[in-house]
Amino acid sequence: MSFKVFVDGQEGTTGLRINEYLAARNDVEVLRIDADKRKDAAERARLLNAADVAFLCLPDDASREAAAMITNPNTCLIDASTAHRTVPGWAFGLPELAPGQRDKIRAAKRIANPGCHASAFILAVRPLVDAGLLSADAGVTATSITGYSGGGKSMIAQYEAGGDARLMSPRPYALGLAHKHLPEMMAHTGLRMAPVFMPIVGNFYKGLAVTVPLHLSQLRAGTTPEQVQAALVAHYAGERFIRVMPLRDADTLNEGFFDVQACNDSNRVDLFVFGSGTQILVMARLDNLGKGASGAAVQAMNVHLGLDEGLGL
Ligand SMILES: NC(=O)C1=CN([C@@H]2O[C@H](COP(=O)(O)OP(=O)(O)OC[C@H]3O[C@@H](n4cnc5c(N)ncnc54)[C@H](OP(=O)(O)O)[C@@H]3O)[C@@H](O)[C@H]2O)C=CC1
Ligand SMILES: CC(=O)N[C@@H](CCC(=O)OP(=O)(O)O)C(=O)O
Repeated sequence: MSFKVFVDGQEGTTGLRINEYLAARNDVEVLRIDADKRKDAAERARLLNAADVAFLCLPDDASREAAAMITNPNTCLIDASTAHRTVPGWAFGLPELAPGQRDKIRAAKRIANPGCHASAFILAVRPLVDAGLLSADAGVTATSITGYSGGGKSMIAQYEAGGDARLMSPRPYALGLAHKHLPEMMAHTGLRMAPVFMPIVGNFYKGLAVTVPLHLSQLRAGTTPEQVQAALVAHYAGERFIRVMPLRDADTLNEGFFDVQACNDSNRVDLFVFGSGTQILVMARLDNLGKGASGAAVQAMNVHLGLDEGLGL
């Protein structure tokens, strides 16, 4: 059995990466749009409706447009954009989120995949909320260090053009404290207050790590770093793409430094708890184009179609 797949936005950063994943597979037939018709609404609509699964690798507005073009009840959309991540009727494409999430992805014809920062944040925080260690009313903060491919073609071009000394050093952004991932971070962790979130983009292509610093006093009374790490281990037991590292994992550090690129070219997420005295850092690392986008989209397709979840990843 071969499934028909269309990638709307096939020439973009996430679309190209999805096509690389799919190229090695013989169980999917990729429907290609002619280069000169990439933005032709009628041709996109035809291919979207001809597909069993269509990936939307588009800016938010174009994703909303694509969703409105579907008339075939068989087509399953997997949207990589921010457009539908907290919209009712769309399943959140993160199978490891909680028990039952895979069933939702299997049953849904509309799947919204998480943002790259949001994936890491949610995977780090959700188990602590579910285990009752972190109150849904807690006020948390997070930083994210990301490679520039997270900004898509235009940011890649900016960095790769060279000649701008300002791009050589890491650049904090979203300082208006309204990053577009905040709504999904809240909706899918259960946190009632938006985290104070500062992403930082650096002069490297890909790789991302979100850090959530916590005072143990912010957690349930008496919580230890060991219990935080154990909650992550328990939540992700049996998850093939999630690796919970030992508490204060010294092996992970290279002479004391953390490598944000160590999950690159994989669909893996590594989770860490570092702790000393009354403070801990919970960290999640992933490839923003792997589990942060294209790998996650292919994984969601595998789950939806009832295939081996790791196929092609
Ligand atoms: N890069 C990343 O790490 C991640 C990205 N995402 C999200 O995935 C989506 C795609 O991102 P990314 O691939 O990085 O972005 P890119 O800018 O690299 O690619 C977007 C593609 O969409 C095309 N496009 C724009 N408008 C239309 C339209 N109306 N019809 C058809 N095609 C159109 C663009 O065409 P053209 O080539 O002409 O510009 C481009 O090829 C975005 O919503 C992004 O936020 C999600 C997680 C991580
Ligand atoms: C470096 C950089 O700019 N990264 C992007 C996140 C990429 C991503 O996850 O985008 P979507 O939410 O649109 O899917 C940002 O912070 O806006």
